[in-house]
Amino acid sequence: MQIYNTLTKTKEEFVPRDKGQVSMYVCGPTTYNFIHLGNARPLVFFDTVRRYFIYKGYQVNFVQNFTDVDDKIINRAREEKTDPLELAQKYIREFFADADALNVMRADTHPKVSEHIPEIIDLIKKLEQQGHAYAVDGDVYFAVRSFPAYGKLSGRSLEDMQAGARVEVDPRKKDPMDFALWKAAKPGEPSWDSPWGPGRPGWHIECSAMAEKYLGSGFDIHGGGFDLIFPHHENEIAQSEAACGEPFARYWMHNGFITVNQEKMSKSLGNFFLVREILAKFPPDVVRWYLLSTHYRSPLDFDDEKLVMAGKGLDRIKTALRLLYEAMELPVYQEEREKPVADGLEEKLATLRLEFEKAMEDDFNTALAISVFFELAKEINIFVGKLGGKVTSEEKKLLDKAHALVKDFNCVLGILKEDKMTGRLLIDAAGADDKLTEGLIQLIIKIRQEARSKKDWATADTIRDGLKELGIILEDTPQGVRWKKQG
Ligand SMILES: Nc1ncnc2c1ncn2[C@@H]1O[C@H](COP(=O)(O)OP(=O)(O)OP(=O)(O)O)[C@@H](O)[C@H]1O
Ligand SMILES: [Zn+2]
Repeated sequence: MQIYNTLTKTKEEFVPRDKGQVSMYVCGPTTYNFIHLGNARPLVFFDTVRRYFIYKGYQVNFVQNFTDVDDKIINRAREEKTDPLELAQKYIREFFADADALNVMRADTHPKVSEHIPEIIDLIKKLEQQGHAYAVDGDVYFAVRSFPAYGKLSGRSLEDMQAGARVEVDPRKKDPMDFALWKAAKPGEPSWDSPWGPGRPGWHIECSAMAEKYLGSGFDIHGGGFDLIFPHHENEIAQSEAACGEPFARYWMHNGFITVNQEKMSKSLGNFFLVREILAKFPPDVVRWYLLSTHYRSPLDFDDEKLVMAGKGLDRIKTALRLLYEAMELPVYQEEREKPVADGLEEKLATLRLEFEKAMEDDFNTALAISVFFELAKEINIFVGKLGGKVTSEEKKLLDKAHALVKDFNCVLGILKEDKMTGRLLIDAAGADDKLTEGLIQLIIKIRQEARSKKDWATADTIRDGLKELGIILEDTPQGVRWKKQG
């Protein structure tokens, strides 16, 4: 398997640290807002990478952190007059709501900065003892000049960085590019005790500490968007390799940007669309299909038209799947056909599996893998069209094989959900979920009405408040109780 490694700027053969196992760390969000479509790209892409390794039989250990202590969170909490950690917790819940909708598997571990302060302090102490870090007035900085390989990931020299970054001259720093490992507490900010006084960690050190804790040094894949190469990942490498003297991660993978009019979609530019806004217009399977339809390192420009096209593409797969399910219900005839209709289908299925794997193993070319999926849909359409309303037992076996292949492709790409009872893919899962939600809320409203009619106000209030916490508002109208989603 070939993976493009940002560190070496070449495609390299993937060799895991431990045979049969893959360890992955993908930087997670700073939780002060809902995620936008740009943030969804690494989520869906690295989830697909993980799924492919699982399909290949690897045991995958996937770690994704939450940055729940950060300037942006503190500022936002101040604006909203709330506690920063509570604000972060709220957006962690919202993150899961969006990620679940996009069928992103939960990580094996989702560590939070606020729960790893001792590990972070230990790492900073180690760096300080080894002369890679120095404290000034309660702040601690990493000394970039103490790590000669600084710049190896982004391919820039300290001089270039300095010129590019236009960093302010800070007389307390030994070099303008030195970055904060620990920040002295300011009034009203969350802080923890440390050998340098009360304070909180800088951004980069958290990933070094948590990756080391959960995956050990020299783990396999470290991922994130292009924008994280510098300074975030460059600094992670400096901290971890300076402290341990060993390579931090073996393969560095970075996804390209979702752009709007060729510009990066970002909160700071204000040109972003929230995942939940998009999911109000397009089903999640279509959004996922759209995100995977372009190679992960290429930019992907966003507009509604592209999602409409993705929906049409996915419909071709769904149509083939519907035909396949109909065919799987056909009566099985015992006798042979006079003229066989399978036409080398078994060999074709085997070839398509190989082509799909080849695409995925060429630096996770999901765009090519999707075109193989279309080929499979075409083969299914042709075969089912020739059956003429009946199947022989051999043909039934072929239908099952085609189904197994669809399921495998789908499982890697994570598009359609599966009905655990029947083992079949849910073609209209989005609609099914809506129907289920509607049914459940109507049932809850009925129970609340019954409680009210018995003057059981406590139960009625518990139900209303509980729904409100889930963002569902009940309204009394002349036509009865109606419900709507908040905001
Ligand atoms: N437009 C984009 N396209 C692809 N990936 C993106 C985009 N914007 C952010 N990411 C990625 O999303 C992940 C989460 O990043 P993070 O929470 O730091 O986003 P952010 O920096 O707050 O977003 P923004 O750049 O909008 O301020 C990172 O891996 C980042 O590289
Ligand atoms: Zn990180």
